[in-house]
Amino acid sequence: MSPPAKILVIDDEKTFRVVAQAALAAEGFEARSAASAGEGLALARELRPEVVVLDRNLPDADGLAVLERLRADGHGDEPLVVMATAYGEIENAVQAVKLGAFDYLTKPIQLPALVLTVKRALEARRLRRRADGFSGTARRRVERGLCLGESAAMRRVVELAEKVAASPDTTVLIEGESGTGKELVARLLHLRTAQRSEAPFVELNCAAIPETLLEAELFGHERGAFTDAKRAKPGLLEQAEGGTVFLDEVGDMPLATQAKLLKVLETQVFRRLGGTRDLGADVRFVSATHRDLQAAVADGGFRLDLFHRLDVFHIHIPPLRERPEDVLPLARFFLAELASRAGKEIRGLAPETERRLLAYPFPGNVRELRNVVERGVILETGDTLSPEAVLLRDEARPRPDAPAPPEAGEPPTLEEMERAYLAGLLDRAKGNRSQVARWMGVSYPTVLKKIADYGIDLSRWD
Ligand SMILES: Nc1ncnc2c1ncn2[C@@H]1O[C@H](COP(=O)(O)OP(=O)(O)OP(=O)(O)O)[C@@H](O)[C@H]1O
Repeated sequence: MSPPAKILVIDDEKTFRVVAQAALAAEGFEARSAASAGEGLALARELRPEVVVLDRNLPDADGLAVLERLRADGHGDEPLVVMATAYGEIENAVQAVKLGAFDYLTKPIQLPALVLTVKRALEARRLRRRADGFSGTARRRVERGLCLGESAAMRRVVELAEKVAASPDTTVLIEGESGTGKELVARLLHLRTAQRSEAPFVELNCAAIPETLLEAELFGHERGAFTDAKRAKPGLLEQAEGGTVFLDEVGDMPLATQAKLLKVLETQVFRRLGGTRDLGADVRFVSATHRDLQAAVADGGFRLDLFHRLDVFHIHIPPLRERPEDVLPLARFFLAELASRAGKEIRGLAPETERRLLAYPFPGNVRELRNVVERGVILETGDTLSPEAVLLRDEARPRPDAPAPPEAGEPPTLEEMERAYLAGLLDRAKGNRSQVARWMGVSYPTVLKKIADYGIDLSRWD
């Protein structure tokens, strides 16, 4: 028989420690406890527990800092952390899960819920380890991560990608709004291109880096090419040899770099910065843009000749709101993936959840849908994804326990006025809570507490 699983409870409340330890021991676990962050971290190092139940508010540290420490100390074998948060601190709980906590429980904690969550964490840990054992190939990973949707529009996208896969030198331009899956389609195209799929797929985001760095990344540089170039470095074109170079946000590429890239496309050779040797570029270029490149050409921000070179084969990915048939299949796909990763059994979408997802326009496209489902999986405690767990931007979001809206003609209550005042200030400060605290003349923690109490959603200022 394997030794009992080790569970560590870190909480400054003595009664809770004693009761929790007893309940966990009754389940056959080796349960230990600590009253502070310092004591807890020391014990975790010695004990190497599988699961830690961690209080968010400890006398000597913030639970989130302890969470990070536990993960950093784990060296790949870190415990799963169940965060205990105060009632009304849902935002904190969600933040904890985003920082890597396995799940959270709201205080006062019911012992059956504690035991159940600890068991789920142990099961998830076991499954994760098994999954780590068979590290799949890149192909399997991408294809498992894909659910291209059932709409005619997405079937057409796949068809086009498969067609162009047969021509390994043809440049491809993928155009679509942010979050529609352009990178995913580029990866799929790479994997389906028999002559290139064994070679690397390298990505360069042209929007994220300044011009000189962009060129150094793409072409590489010789030693001494510029002040910081202490040694020679091959660029992405060399690293991708034989494979695919994915130029994301190509519409943001500076004009000078555009001229150099055009030359590579025309001659299939290039030089490192500061280099004198011609190097061959045997790669397929796939570019992506969320901007209208033709309009950029008309404005003089993008070269027409380069546009023609990049846009030999064009794939347009429509926004999610134009292919509503894809919303539910994608939502179910993400739910299955994310719930199993969280070790939760959430079998499907509640009918009201489906209705709300279908009514929402998803300005952030598939990425936003995935985030909505991810957050829902974190919040859901039942076996279907309920509408309460699914928060959509800019929807009116009364909290379940919030007072009913006043009858027409009735003056607003003081609470309602304060909520509206706080929301207005947050809007003005673009979500900056310390600014709001200064304006209101209260402390920062007070603002946080009020935001949680009133259930104000901060994501619109992200
Ligand atoms: N059809 C799909 N199936 C599964 N996941 C998808 C699909 N489309 C998009 N996604 C997911 O949505 C997110 C955004 O996709 P991706 O990064 O490919 O979009 P993008 O169009 O390149 O975005 P951006 O323009 O912002 O770079 C990723 O997490 C991706 O895995």
